[in-house]
Amino acid sequence: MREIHTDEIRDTVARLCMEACYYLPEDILAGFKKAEAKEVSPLGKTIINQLIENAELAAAEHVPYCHDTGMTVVYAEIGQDVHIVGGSFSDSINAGVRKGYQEGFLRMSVVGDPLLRVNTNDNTPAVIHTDIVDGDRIKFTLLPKGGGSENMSAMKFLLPGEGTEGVKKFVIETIEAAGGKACPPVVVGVGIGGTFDKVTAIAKEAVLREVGVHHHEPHIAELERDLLEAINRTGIGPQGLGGVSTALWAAVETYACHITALPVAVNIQCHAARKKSAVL
Ligand SMILES: O=C(O)C[C@H](O)C(=O)O
Repeated sequence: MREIHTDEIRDTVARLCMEACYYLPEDILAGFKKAEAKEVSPLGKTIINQLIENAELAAAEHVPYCHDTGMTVVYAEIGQDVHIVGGSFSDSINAGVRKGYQEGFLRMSVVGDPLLRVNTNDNTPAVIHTDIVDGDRIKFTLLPKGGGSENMSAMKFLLPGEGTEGVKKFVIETIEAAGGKACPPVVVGVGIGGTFDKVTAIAKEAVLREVGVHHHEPHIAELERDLLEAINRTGIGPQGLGGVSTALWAAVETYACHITALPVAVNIQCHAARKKSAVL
């Protein structure tokens, strides 16, 4: 057993909140550069160059890349040989979010009750996903999820017979309905299979996959290629103003499902595709 103190968890989460919001990941920056080179619309090229400049300024000045610093989604892969000491695990994550958002001057974007809509003023609570894994470490991955692109995400139960073509149709319909509202160029995470809850969870996990890395199953990798091509053929383009760079990447995650079902979820991630990990 290895002891990990909740103070260490709080401080790590606080650091990840700030770093995720200030520094856009390398794979996303590389995706911008690749998209800019391919973009045929002059306005689209200008927009992507502005996004690159914005990312460079945010990193240099340690300020958020986007005013929407998101609702904090935290993935914790907890080694089964870890003993957490000092208090409650989820309280320490929320304490980290509070500290990170207050000390980092990040916008507080969370209301405590979805209908009464009073801001909690510290960006808590986080959405916390835990997984028990081998080992004596905890890996945290933090995803500050922006509201605009999350609002344009969607889930549907297809008939099993609709198959791959049905999946493609639903993904494209979702992307077309989102248009410029999801702040393209986006990263598209697609979940296929599982249950009502599982399919949306794996769609969000797909958003975290490194841009440029395909699924290990060849038929799913082929679907990812087809989806990216079809999404970029919609003409939506950077910020919805036309062009061929609607998505930087499309990643698909799958799970087993019931014989009667073909659930599909599309989680859209705006160009502020922030993610940051740390291991304790
Ligand atoms: O939350 C916001 O400030 C805006 C939102 O992220 C958006 O995409 O429009």
